Amino acid sequence: MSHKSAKDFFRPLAVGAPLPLREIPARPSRAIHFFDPSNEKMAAKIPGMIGTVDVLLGNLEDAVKADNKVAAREGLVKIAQATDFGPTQLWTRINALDSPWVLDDLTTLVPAIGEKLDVIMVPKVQGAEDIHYVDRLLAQLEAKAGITKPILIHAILETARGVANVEEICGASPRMQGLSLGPADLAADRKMKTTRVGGGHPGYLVRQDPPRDAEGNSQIDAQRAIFQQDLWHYTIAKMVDACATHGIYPYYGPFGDIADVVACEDQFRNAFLLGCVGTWSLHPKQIAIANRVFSPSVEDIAHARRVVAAMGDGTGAVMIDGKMEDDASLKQCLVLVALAEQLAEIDPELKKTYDAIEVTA
Ligand SMILES: CC(=O)SCCNC(=O)CCNC(=O)[C@H](O)C(C)(C)COP(=O)(O)OP(=O)(O)OC[C@H]1O[C@@H](n2cnc3c(N)ncnc32)[C@H](O)[C@@H]1OP(=O)(O)O
Ligand SMILES: O=CC(=O)O
Ligand SMILES: [Mg+2]
Repeated sequence: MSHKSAKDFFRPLAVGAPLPLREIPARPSRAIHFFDPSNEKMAAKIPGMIGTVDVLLGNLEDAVKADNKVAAREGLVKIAQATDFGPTQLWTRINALDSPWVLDDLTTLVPAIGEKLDVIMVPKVQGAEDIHYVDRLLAQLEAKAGITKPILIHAILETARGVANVEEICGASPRMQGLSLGPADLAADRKMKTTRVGGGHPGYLVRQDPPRDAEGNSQIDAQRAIFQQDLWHYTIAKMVDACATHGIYPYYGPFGDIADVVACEDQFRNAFLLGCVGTWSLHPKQIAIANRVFSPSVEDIAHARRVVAAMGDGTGAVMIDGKMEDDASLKQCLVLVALAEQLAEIDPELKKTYDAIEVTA
């Protein structure tokens, strides 16, 4: 945890910096869409994507060639200055804190586009000390540039130490907006033996018990069902608990098999069901998947509204379609109803869909 006392926690870290937020706004962020601002073809598509995606993220770290680091930083400044992002948030991913580029990333971006930047994603965070460093530096830069709203910090959970320290990372600063899983770097750092960027692995499985013959001997060579397991379940669950504890937001990360839209959707949905609010999109085709998966389904909202209507003041127990509903299941339903309301505010199509749902008795 931070060394600061409770009273100091919400004081600015530099004279003239904006006041830290007491609550992190629940802004829809189903897809955080990555683009390389040094790639002219990609960058040219960004203005046309506004309104179709919740977050556009100018990536400066991995996936940007070393020779293009300066062009990416300058490209992001140019795009941000020239563009009205409307309802779409603008985030960036800066280079790692031990890299030769990160200081220039921060000292360039904050004065140039600090008012437009909603969130800075910090990669390879190891512990609270990394967040404290960025926190103070941002406060100094915000004060110098006269920025009026605090820029929030999002950490990528992609080192073994970061996972071990996940609680202190979430609570390190009032700027903490959320965490994303970084399965590629995390796999490397933990010395896991998968070379995939996110997703499952056919070797990580549980096999059905062998049948037995009449004498009770195991038939280990018999045909047996196998059940592929999720390599990321433990980390995502740990991340979700840490984020919920600290009032910030958990996200899945990259799914590198761009062509496998089916497995991508499965991975996203597992994260949604476990409590994540969004995911990364690396390619335009992943945006629609994320928007679909991270928006509650019509069936879920229809059911949730029925429970809300039936539960009256929220106490007691009722039966709906043969199932018991009570205060706890009402709270589960309210999670979905609240999310649907937030999404309807920024997504007119979704609003029409949710408005058309009839609540049956
Ligand atoms: C482990 C991590 O750190 S993950 C995060 C870092 N990685 C990234 O940010 C990767 C971002 N994505 C990309 O670089 C690219 O999408 C790649 C390399 C995966 C695939 O690129 P391509 O082979 O060019 O994809 P493809 O040919 O299908 O692209 C189709 C069109 O979409 C454009 N496009 C591709 N990705 C993006 C994107 N992320 N944003 C906007 N436009 C894009 C292409 O420029 C192309 O445009 P065109 O039709 O005018 O030619
Ligand atoms: O940055 C993301 C990762 O998976 O590594
Ligand atoms: Mg990474």
